[in-house]
Amino acid sequence: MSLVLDLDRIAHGYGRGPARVDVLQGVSLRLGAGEIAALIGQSGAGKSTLLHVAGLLERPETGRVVIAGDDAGALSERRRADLRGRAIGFVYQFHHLLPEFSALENVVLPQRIAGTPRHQAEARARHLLGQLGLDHRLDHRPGKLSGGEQQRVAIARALANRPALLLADEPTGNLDEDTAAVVMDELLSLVRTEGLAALIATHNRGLAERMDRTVTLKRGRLA
Ligand SMILES: Nc1ncnc2c1ncn2[C@@H]1O[C@H](COP(=O)(O)OP(=O)(O)OP(=O)(O)O)[C@@H](O)[C@H]1O
Repeated sequence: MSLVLDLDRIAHGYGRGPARVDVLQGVSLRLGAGEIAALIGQSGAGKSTLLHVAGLLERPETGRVVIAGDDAGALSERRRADLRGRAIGFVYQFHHLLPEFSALENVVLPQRIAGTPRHQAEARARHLLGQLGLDHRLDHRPGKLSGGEQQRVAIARALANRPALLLADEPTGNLDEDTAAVVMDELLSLVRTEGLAALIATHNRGLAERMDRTVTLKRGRLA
């Protein structure tokens, strides 16, 4: 199994002096291709911080982040951004889709930016949106889609450039319980067929149980 995410003794916090908050205090985590882990922990435990560090959005104060064999600590900001764009897909609690573009275009665009020819990008977008049951919504703008449909488009967009790693922060946190379960199952099934590694933060233990493993952040460490 090839290692996609390798976090080694990550420590990270915010502020200085009396305002100092130590959030991550020696977090190590390895995820291989095809492996899906649920990230749980109380509010404020540091789940988003860990996802930001793993997603190369934030440099940890200490520790090593290796993504698909690339040691991110050794890279310039520009190369980190390249690696992030190439290897990592993100899904957030709110979709952050471009309101002026159709569902299809929202999934085509990141591929065009990465240099994929239009016909290829469109075929990939149609395939992903089709897998998520959105064949009949390709031309709709996000504002004309339901919350569940918007999140499905956000999922397709995150996977569009075939990342090795998917990071998701409460990807169904904004949906009602039934829709959340359906969308999460679709997300997991796509992640499995595409063979990615995924780290998915959720407050919902029922959803966490659908994944291969659960890692819990507690007092700055993973249990
Ligand atoms: N930019 C920042 N500056 C200062 N403190 C921060 C910053 N970002 C996060 N924190 C603090 O770090 C701690 C962890 O926050 P984080 O958002 O990672 O937790 P979380 O587990 O994702 O919480 P939630 O489940 O509520 O989203 C919190 O105490 C928070 O207040």
